[in-house]
Amino acid sequence: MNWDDETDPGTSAERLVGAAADGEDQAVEAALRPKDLSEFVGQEKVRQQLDLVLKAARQRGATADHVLLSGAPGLGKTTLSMIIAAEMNAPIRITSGPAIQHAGDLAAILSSLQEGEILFLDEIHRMSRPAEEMLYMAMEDFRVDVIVGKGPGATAIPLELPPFTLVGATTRAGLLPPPLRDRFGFTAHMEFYDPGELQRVIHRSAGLLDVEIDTDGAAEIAGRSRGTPRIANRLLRRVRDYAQVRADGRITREIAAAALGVYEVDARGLDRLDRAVLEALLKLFGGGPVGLSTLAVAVGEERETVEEVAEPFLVREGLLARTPRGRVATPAAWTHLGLTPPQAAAPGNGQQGLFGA
Ligand SMILES: Nc1ncnc2c1ncn2[C@@H]1O[C@H](COP(=O)(O)OP(=O)(O)OP(=O)(O)O)[C@@H](O)[C@H]1O
Repeated sequence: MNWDDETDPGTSAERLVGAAADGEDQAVEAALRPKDLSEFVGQEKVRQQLDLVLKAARQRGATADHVLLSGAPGLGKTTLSMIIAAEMNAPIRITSGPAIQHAGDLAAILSSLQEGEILFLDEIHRMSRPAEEMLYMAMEDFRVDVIVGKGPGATAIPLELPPFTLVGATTRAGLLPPPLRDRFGFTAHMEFYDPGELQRVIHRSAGLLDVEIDTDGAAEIAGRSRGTPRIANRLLRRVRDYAQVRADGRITREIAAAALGVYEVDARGLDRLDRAVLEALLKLFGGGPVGLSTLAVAVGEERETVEEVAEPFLVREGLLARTPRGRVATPAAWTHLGLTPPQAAAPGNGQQGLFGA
């Protein structure tokens, strides 16, 4: 799945339920990040496997194998990389694929690493080709060839690197060239969190933020958090504001529901845009199939906004399907909006596909 669908910086980052980090998230996330594996909620398999990898490396007194973390934004990839550094008692350097456009940028970072240091490379799939090729050798042999000069007189000067651990993160594991993927000793795929796990994230964050919340209040926020801890933490902060201004500061189910009603995040985590798309599909086009362009005009949004910002979550929730003939609502979409589907059209009446393409 293309998780980048949900990361469009111009749109989803501004939404309360967008998975990409906004400015406020960045400011508070440091305080909410779990510091070691035991504090990291959920992702049991990944945690167990990583625990083994790190313990074994520690016992051998070696640097850990390179680690690739894949999964949607906001699921904890950056957090895990910091935990790896903490568990290995090693410093961490953080950079990202788009920041490394030239092989020289990468050479400068690699040559300044300390022995055992963790290099966290976010969005590793967005690194330039020459940098990527330099990384192959660095990962395998802890060596890079620095090219000095240009044209026929250019020479490659080999540079030895201290052993380090690369932690690569990507929302698009499928885009990584196989030679790069193969150089990671351990690959972990991060899944969306279930509501119980999100409740634990919310209780933990509430404790750190010194907010009183009961079990039902946490469950209400968890159900609207789209399987993503970053969104859970953001909704918690908005509910905290509401509880403080409109009530006694304590978060209950009623307070959480009322607060998120103000922000138009519904019981299943859909926001105004998601619901507008579904409503148009159901009310104007009888549930489809309808073409993407037509649907976009109906909700007054760009095609790309509907396709890249609203649809991925609706598809994931089983509310909308993308078919060759156009977008189609599922029975769950009718139920979610409290509407009754029209009678099935009689076969052969020529109505099918009226709104397609
Ligand atoms: N398993 C978890 N337990 C508790 N909190 C978590 C967990 N995973 C993520 N979080 C919280 O969610 C926030 C976002 O996590 P993080 O920045 O690690 O996500 P990410 O996958 O790196 O996102 P991006 O791809 O956008 O960089 C952090 O503040 C962290 O506190």
